[in-house]
Amino acid sequence: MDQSVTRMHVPHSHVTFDDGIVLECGTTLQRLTVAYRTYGTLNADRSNAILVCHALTGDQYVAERHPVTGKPGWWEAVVGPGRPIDTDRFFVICQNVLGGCMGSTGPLSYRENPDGTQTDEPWGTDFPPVTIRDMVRAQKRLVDHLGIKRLFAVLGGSMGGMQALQWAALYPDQVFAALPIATASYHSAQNIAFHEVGRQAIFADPDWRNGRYWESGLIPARGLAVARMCAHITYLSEEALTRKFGRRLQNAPKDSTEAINLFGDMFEVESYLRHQGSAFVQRFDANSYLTITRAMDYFDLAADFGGDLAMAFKGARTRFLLASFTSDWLFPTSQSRAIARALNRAGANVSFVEFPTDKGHDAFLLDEPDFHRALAGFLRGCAIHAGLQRL
Ligand SMILES: CC(=O)SCCNC(=O)CCNC(=O)[C@H](O)C(C)(C)COP(=O)(O)OP(=O)(O)OC[C@H]1O[C@@H](n2cnc3c(N)ncnc32)[C@H](O)[C@@H]1OP(=O)(O)O
Ligand SMILES: N[C@@H](CCO)C(=O)O
Repeated sequence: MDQSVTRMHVPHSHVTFDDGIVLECGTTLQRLTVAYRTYGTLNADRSNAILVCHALTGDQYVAERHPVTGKPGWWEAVVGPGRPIDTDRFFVICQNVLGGCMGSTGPLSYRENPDGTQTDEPWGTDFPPVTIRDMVRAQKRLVDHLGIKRLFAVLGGSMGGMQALQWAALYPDQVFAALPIATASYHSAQNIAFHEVGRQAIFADPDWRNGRYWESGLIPARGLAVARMCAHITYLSEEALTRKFGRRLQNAPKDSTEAINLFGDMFEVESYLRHQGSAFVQRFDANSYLTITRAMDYFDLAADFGGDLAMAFKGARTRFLLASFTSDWLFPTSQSRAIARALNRAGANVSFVEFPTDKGHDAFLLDEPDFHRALAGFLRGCAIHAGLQRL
């Protein structure tokens, strides 16, 4: 497993705000860099913009080859010409979240001195804690910078859905439609627990070095890979794992350099998880993983409204489509149903759909034709209601 230090990705497109951002924790980042990608064309009145918010380990490369892995964009089936999010019609923006490791300000960025001058050392674990609301406020800086007064839609899956909900609560007049997908209005105790196991795996790695692993030139790849292996199980389902792997043993190639399983032959599912772990560490940074999992853990939208989620959306004019998947045990459909009830109580226009599938939480990333059709149909309907100007 390649343990060379994760270097800050030099993003294709980014903008730096020299007036920085004041975070919810009270810390001011003197400089804020947001890395982003866009797809499609902004219409004359800048009314056709859709902000796609990525999930925990996603990034801005939605619909193009990933510059580090060379793999297809994580939502190439959904975003593109003639796709459910049709870039012949809409202008799609995706930003690497604040705290991320693909070019936006985060733990890999060079830390600042109190006077704002930059050092030549990464923030590492000294990077201040960020929240989902901080991520959304950083996205708002980009949307304003692009001259967009109101987003036609904001959407995302999982942590991306948390951002979509936060957008609708924070900027209700700047969001015509919001599509929270496979998400929740707070991170559950079980989900926090799974994240904690992942964080502890990173801390237990001998190359962790209190997060200053750049000094040794080796990242805590084994710990980060185990964190990913654990998390990845939660993105799937028992049915999918049984269908894909069952109890089959892996015919490990004779020249396999992979540490042979000490307990005899390896199961295919073991080999698959090891692959997901080793592939992950090639494109993600351990300190970013700590920062972003923490942001998800702290997310509880109703907390600022005395626990009444409806109050977060009181008088909202945004149109909502809540989508969830029946086999998602990480963000169960009951969580989306609870959001729909709260939105109803707030008087919002809300549609709620749960899609039958055995693929688990990552279904929103996979080939789900009914979900894709619902997405396309909802956006077309909203375009009519919004009187969206044709390109
Ligand atoms: C939404 C966001 O913002 S985040 C999404 C960010 N992107 C990612 O997470 C990419 C990594 N994630 C994944 O691959 C996720 O599982 C998905 C949902 C994106 C893709 O799922 P699927 O298409 O079903 O692929 P699957 O999970 O089966 O993994 C296939 C990979 O496992 C490998 N594999 C399958 N079986 C085995 C095995 N027994 N041993 C080793 N490797 C195996 C395949 O060779 C393939 O490798 P590749 O990814 O290098 O091409
Ligand atoms: N598998 C996706 C979704 C997790 O919520 C990711 O890694 O971000």
